[in-house]
Amino acid sequence: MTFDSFTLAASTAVLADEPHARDHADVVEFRMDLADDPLSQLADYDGELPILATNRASWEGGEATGDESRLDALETAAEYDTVAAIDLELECLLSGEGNRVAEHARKHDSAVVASIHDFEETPDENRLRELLEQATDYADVGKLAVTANSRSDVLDLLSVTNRLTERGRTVATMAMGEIGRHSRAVAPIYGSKIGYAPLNSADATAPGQYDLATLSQLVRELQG
Ligand SMILES: O=C1C[C@@](O)(C(=O)O)C[C@@H](O)[C@@H]1O
Repeated sequence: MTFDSFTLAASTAVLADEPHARDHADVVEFRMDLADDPLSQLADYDGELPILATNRASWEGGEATGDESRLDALETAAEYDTVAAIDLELECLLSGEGNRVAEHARKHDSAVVASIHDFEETPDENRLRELLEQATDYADVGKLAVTANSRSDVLDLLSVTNRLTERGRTVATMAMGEIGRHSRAVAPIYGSKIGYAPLNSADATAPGQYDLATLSQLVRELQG
């Protein structure tokens, strides 16, 4: 996967739900950390949409514990032809721990998304830029999900998204929570290359997500 145009990911812990996502999504984000028996689900998968595999660490807002085994599982996931991309926290690329997984994924033709989450706030614009530059230095896509506490936080995020996109970096950005919710629909206009949405709002994987059909429609209408 190249992520050179906007890609809508249906986030789920149940790969058997993929047929319900086909009409709206380009890819399934498989949240392995939230799933029952994720490696068996991957082995049994015969859906049409490619998979973006995420095994989110508990220290980054997910439910996966045990860093070695978490990364091992992600490495195994990358071996499946159906897995077109994997997600790794920027933190574990910076520490070096995740490098073996990124290399293994690339060997198996999987793209790498480097993620950063801030569940408290939106850092200032310089820091946003620095984080996304680091993430895009290490990975095919740099993804930054922050928490907006004001409208101007959202403007900062959109501005950095626009600037880095103009400079040829591949970024995905979104502001979590209520205040920044509209960023999920608007950020693609400024260059954000991945949006995430659950099939049903009740299964949201982050604060403020729209359900898949809604985000798909909003993005489509805004992009004209
Ligand atoms: O990192 C992301 C982005 C996300 O946190 C969001 O805000 O939509 C949702 C997660 O499932 C995904 O792994």
